[in-house]
Amino acid sequence: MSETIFLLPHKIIGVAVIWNDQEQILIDRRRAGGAMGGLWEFPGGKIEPGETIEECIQREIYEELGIEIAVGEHLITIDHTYTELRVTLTVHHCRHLSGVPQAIECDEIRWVSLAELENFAFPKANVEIIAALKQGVGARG
Ligand SMILES: Nc1nc2c([nH]c(=O)n2[C@H]2C[C@H](O)[C@@H](COP(=O)(O)OP(=O)(O)OP(=O)(O)O)O2)c(=O)[nH]1
Ligand SMILES: [Mg+2]
Repeated sequence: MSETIFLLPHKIIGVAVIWNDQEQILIDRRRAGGAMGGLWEFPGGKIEPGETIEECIQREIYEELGIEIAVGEHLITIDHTYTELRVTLTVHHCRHLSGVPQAIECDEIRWVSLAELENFAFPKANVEIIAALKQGVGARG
């Protein structure tokens, strides 16, 4: 890896692994046509100035899905360099509190079990997140 990675845009992203009472996780499908379009992800988005990562996650989840969550334990932080951007994904376990998730800013949403995650195509950076989840790293939100 050369110094050219420092010329890439860098996005700092708060990411939520949202659990429901059936021990399912909420995933969403990125909009077709956009960056990484059609791939599935854990919901989340860019941190805003003055915000903690926990506040960012809570806000993004309300904006993107219209639900209330409790942000819990940190799971993992991933630094990943794609061809055209660098991302830092700070992932927390979260607990669904209220509201029915709506696909406000994505094409589709689904509750899935940990075992079912492998049936969905995720961005490259998610390989490590899913591995951490399977290893049971961190406590649940
Ligand atoms: N939310 C989320 N983003 C992920 C995951 N895996 C992964 O590589 N990413 C990447 C895709 C995007 O480059 C970036 C998230 O940025 P985004 O563009 O969706 O952020 P945002 O919702 O704040 O959107 P914007 O303000 O930039 O339009 O992180 C994941 O599991 N969840
Ligand atoms: Mg987003």
